[in-house]
Amino acid sequence: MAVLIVAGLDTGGGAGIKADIETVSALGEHPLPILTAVTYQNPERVSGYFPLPAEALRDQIRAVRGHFDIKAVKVGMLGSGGIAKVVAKETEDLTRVFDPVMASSTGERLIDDIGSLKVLVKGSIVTPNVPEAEALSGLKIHSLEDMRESARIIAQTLKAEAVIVKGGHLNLTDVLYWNGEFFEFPGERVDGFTHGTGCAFSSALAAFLAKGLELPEAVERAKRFVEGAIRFSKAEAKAVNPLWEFQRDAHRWRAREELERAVQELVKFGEKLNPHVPEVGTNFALATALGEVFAVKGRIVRYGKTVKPVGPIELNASDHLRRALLKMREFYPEVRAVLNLRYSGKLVERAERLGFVVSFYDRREEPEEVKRAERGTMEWGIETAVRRAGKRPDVIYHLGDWGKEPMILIFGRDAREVVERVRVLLSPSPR
Ligand SMILES: Cc1ncc(COP(=O)(O)OP(=O)(O)O)c(N)n1
Ligand SMILES: Cc1ncsc1CCOP(=O)(O)O
Repeated sequence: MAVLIVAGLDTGGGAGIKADIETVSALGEHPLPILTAVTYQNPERVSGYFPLPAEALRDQIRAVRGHFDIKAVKVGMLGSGGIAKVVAKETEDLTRVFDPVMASSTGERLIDDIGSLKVLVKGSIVTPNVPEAEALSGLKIHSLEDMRESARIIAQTLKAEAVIVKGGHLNLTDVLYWNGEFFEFPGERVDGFTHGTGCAFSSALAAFLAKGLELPEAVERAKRFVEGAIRFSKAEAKAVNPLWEFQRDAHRWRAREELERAVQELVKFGEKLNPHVPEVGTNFALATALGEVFAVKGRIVRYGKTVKPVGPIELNASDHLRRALLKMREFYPEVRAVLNLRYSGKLVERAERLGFVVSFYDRREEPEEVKRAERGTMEWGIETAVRRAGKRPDVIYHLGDWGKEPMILIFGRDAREVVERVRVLLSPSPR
């Protein structure tokens, strides 16, 4: 089903028409992209924008209106009051979701005449964030009650079809006012980049409406879609990732395969590896590009004279190595794999002789507040070792503490690199 997208270009590739096209495509509908303006933008700032002539908007919309069966329209950045008027007129008979973009999240204005947005509010399902709702309703918003009141004012005074005030800036709850009724959509705190969330939310809502969902159900689905887009956001663009679902599944598939093969290779080291498996067992963890971590369920244990993985490769099958890897990736995102071995001075010496970057942490130096917290030792240790090395460490060890076995962690940019590192570490030194 076709969804008309009226929006501006973000040259940083995080928000705007590109995020809308990805969202509508990811949700299985056909995007019809109508460009309003070109912005000169990167994740840090918008240095300017060039709105197209209003007639260019009219002609773009007319080119597709007669040809496609348009089920919904999403309107984002307009750029000029002239464009706002033309878009309002050319789309007035369509189910229209309007994200009243006034400024970028970095603070720069994206429309010459804020008052002109009101022509598009009329008849639209409007999706303002808190500052936009304040500007449209003239009400300061501090609470859920204010959000409701602001939604009601926008619907009644500006004749919106429905209003969704998004609480991302306030309390994570979105409030929908529709047909004289209020609906609430609580959200969960999700870590990740949020640039482009308004664009992804409004285009997801348009796509779900195009599928024929009722408004409250479409809002719920759009909200969950955006939570995923933040959770799997794109570090490079510092923005949401509307393609998260496809990418997540593809990355999961590849990572599982990669780790399965690497574990098979590792197990071939059998008798040589056996004495280096710690009492708690060895695990082998691999992160996907989106930061999910696979490992061996039940770890790899000593088995007679050789070694054996206890269970299959699974997502989140590791706790310690997962946290070590994610911490390392905050400094060096190219590091994707890690494995632990029993500490031995000889192995550390050999790693140094082989030219690996070796660093360490001393659990006795762990600050009291980190010790007291239920979790955090691993994160503190990796950060300490990374800072001590001053460059990307290949190997990090610690000498243990009361009840904690000393350990060596071997990192790599992929699972094969870790296996290769283990292989050379376990090979007899050439004379
Ligand atoms: C071209 C363009 N369109 C829209 C925006 C606004 O996006 P952003 O600043 O990320 O705000 P939210 O999408 O999070 O509401 C933009 N910056 N550029
Ligand atoms: C106990 C322990 N400490 C550092 S690595 C390790 C073993 C692997 O643990 P996990 O399977 O939780 O990653």
